[in-house]
Amino acid sequence: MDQSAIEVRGLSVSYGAAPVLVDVDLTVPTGAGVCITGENGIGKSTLLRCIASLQRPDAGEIEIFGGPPGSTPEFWRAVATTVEPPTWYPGLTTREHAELVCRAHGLDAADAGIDEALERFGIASHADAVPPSMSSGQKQRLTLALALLRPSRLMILDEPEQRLDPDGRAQVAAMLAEYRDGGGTILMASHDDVFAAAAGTEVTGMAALVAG
Ligand SMILES: Nc1ncnc2c1ncn2[C@@H]1O[C@H](COP(=O)(O)OP(=O)(O)OP(=O)(O)O)[C@@H](O)[C@H]1O
Repeated sequence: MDQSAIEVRGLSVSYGAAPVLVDVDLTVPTGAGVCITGENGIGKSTLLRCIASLQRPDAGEIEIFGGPPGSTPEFWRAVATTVEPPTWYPGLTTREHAELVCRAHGLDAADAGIDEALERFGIASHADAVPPSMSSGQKQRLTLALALLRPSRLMILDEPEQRLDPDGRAQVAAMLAEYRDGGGTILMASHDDVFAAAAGTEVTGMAALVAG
């Protein structure tokens, strides 16, 4: 049997006295796509941050491809995430950010398809601009382009459709569906069921994750 990409058991998180996640279970098989939905403040981002190792839970266990999240370079080679907003390097252009990401992941920047990726994400005309000069939707497109350019086995995305116009949503959803067709696993949170379906992910309400 294939190892799960994500196994979460009995996860609990409180902020002060306020419990946000209580005994949450989640399994995402390798190659699957799961989209978590639920009202504002129900704890989707908190769950994704814990799974991406960006937040320590109060209780519970998390395994990513059979190992603890965040503890090894292998984890970060396998996992691409946009759960935390990116930091832009001062003075580097959009294309230079893409080249940096490719080189950091052992890709030859000349062969990695950077121009095609910027074209597909509709930001080719901003290739020589610095990201802070771009609109919030253009920056979101760049963030997702960088996540998809680098090799990964698992993507963890928090509301990737945010700030995208309808064409952008459709393009990003199609690229996420392609990522899955290529064997990638996706865990995301979204408020857009149409986007989630177009990305080839199965929608699961947060409430269904509480161990019963
Ligand atoms: N750092 C924090 N300190 C205190 N409370 C927090 C913190 N982060 C989140 N919360 C609270 O935890 C709850 C869950 O927040 P979270 O961001 O995980 O929800 P969400 O489901 O992702 O919401 P949204 O749909 O609005 O993005 C909210 O009530 C929020 O106010």
